[in-house]
Amino acid sequence: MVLSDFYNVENKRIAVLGGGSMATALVKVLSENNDQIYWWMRNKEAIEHIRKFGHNPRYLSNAELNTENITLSDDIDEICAAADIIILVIPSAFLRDAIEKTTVDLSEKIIFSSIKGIVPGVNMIVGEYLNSVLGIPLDNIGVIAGPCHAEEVALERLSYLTLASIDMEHAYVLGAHLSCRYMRIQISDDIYGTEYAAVLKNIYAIAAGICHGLGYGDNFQAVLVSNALREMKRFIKAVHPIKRDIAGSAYMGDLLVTAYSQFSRNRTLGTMVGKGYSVQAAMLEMRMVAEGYYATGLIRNIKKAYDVKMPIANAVYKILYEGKPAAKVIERLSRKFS
Ligand SMILES: NC(=O)c1ccc[n+]([C@@H]2O[C@H](COP(=O)([O-])OP(=O)(O)OC[C@H]3O[C@@H](n4cnc5c(N)ncnc54)[C@H](O)[C@@H]3O)[C@@H](O)[C@H]2O)c1
Ligand SMILES: O=P(O)(O)OC[C@H](O)CO
Repeated sequence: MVLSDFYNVENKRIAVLGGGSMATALVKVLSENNDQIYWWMRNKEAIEHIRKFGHNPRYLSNAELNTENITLSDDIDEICAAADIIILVIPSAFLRDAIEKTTVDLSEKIIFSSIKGIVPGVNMIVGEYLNSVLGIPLDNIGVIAGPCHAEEVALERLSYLTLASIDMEHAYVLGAHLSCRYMRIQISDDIYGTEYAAVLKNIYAIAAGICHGLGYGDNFQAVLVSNALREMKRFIKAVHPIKRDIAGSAYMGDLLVTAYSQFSRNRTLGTMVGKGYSVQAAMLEMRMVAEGYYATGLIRNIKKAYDVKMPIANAVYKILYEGKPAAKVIERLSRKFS
């Protein structure tokens, strides 16, 4: 179901936590649609710059922000306290450091995560971490899934977000605040499947980049991506077996955008590794965070509990974490494809 118009939805106070590209993109949409948006980021200079010039100097700097409607602060308590709905857009590696500092009681808030990664230390997707570590009721947790590159939101190119929550009322309410001329909203109740799909597609985008960097062509990429989709389906079915259409845009759509887009951080990381950069050099050169690198290391811990074959994720692990030669690993992987 696509929702392009919402009526009679109660105004909620919305906060965005994070200062990177996707946080900036969401704030752009929200501040165009709503009178007051609350935005937390760590960087004081960036805050000053945004207040003065209406642009984030470090990420998505071409996006114009309606500062009249934005309350910015580097005080996470101030921003969380002000909000009914909190959107998390902090890379998973840094989430705990930020959110565990807040003294605000989060259990009454509605929390949506746009993070596509696994929380280190606890080896959980964000929804599970919010529920079992921070004690947020499952009904108050939601997922913002793609396919949606922040860069295209900044360019106001028509994009779709899938909002997933068990209490679907929350997804409808946030959808009302996010829906606009260039942003359409789809609603789902699959909070586990959409989140795991978002984590896995990053690993497969790294694989696509590695193959591209090694010189494999479109024919091979198509086979890689279709095998990746089957691997994703197997894994999600094992972890949370409900009826879902894996060809939906939050699953296959997000895999396609990240595996093929020029904007993809994860594909870019893979391409550099395929071309011969060390992982460390590639990560240093990219100013952005490729979540798939961390997920490749952490998904193995989650996978142990399930009997699922994941040859592509294993191959990426061998290349990124064991330093195995990419050309050899991919050649072996290619023999497993059908
Ligand atoms: N970029 C997109 O198009 C997009 C789309 C959907 C979801 N996401 C998700 O949003 C989350 C944020 O990604 P992004 O692409 O907006 O980030 P980004 O790569 O644009 O920016 C990196 C962010 O990480 C922060 N950061 C870097 N080092 C840090 C540290 N040591 N401690 C705390 N914070 C640090 C930076 O301040 C910045 O906010 C990720 O989970 C990503 O998967 C991104
Ligand atoms: O394509 P990436 O690797 O930049 O990831 C960004 C988003 O997850 C796309 O939906």
